[in-house]
Amino acid sequence: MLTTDTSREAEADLAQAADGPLGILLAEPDNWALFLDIDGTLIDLAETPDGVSTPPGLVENLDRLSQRLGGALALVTGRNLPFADQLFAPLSLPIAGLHGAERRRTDGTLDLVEEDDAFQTLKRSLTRVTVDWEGVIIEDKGAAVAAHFRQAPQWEQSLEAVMASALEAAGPGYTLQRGKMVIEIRPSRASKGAAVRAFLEEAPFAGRKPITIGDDLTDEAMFKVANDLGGMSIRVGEADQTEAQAIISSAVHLRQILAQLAQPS
Ligand SMILES: O=P(O)(O)OC[C@H]1O[C@H](O[C@H]2O[C@H](CO)[C@@H](O)[C@H](O)[C@H]2O)[C@H](O)[C@@H](O)[C@@H]1O
Repeated sequence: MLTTDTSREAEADLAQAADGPLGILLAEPDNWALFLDIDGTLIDLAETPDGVSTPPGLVENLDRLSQRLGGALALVTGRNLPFADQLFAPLSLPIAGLHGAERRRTDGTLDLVEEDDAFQTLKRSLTRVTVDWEGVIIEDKGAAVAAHFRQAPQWEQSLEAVMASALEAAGPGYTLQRGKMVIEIRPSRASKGAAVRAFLEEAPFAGRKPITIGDDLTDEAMFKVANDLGGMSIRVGEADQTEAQAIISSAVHLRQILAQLAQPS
């Protein structure tokens, strides 16, 4: 029995989802493809990049939902592929990592980005410069790097300056990506929107309309693609500005909706 305020919000979300955005997944499972962000969308945010965990039941529900959609469910994340994979093991879904720069297709083939020596040097130098900035975390993601200040907001401006000059050193193959309490340098060759478009050219995604769900700035690129292609875009949590057509109030509510959608019919 749901009795708390939070639970009432969840009930409202569930009713809305069944009637609207996500209810159509059940009604027309062959017509839709689902693209899901990870941090802040499928899993709750944590104080540190490594401090996240996968809530009980999520992996099983994603597996069931993927089967229901004929495999047309992909993760689209800023994480690198190995980190994302260990979060959802033993499930191995089609996935785009590093904000769209890397991809594993449904057939298992990989499209990865090689990091060069200069980028490795740049990451080492970022770590060295910030070593005494208490609370700042430099997350090495291979061909991308994130500077986190969730535990040290006083360092935000200094990090902006350091990341801006690191970006200049990295060269035109890289771009700056802002996110929740984080500044990243990522390969510029693809965005999450481009990754969604690439999946939609391949089986089993081809011929379906995209539903994209995310919570952060990087997800706006896939919202735009979904809108342009006659699909649906859903933002988790409120935002001052978003291209998303609908809002789901939190990751916990989204998980409840996904659990409902994954129920055997
Ligand atoms: O595209 P996503 O799957 O949402 O990944 C975006 C970034 O998520 C992670 O950072 C965010 O989550 C951390 C853990 O909850 C949190 O501490 C941090 O403040 C958030 O920005 C991840 O560490 C990044 O690499 C991802 O790009």
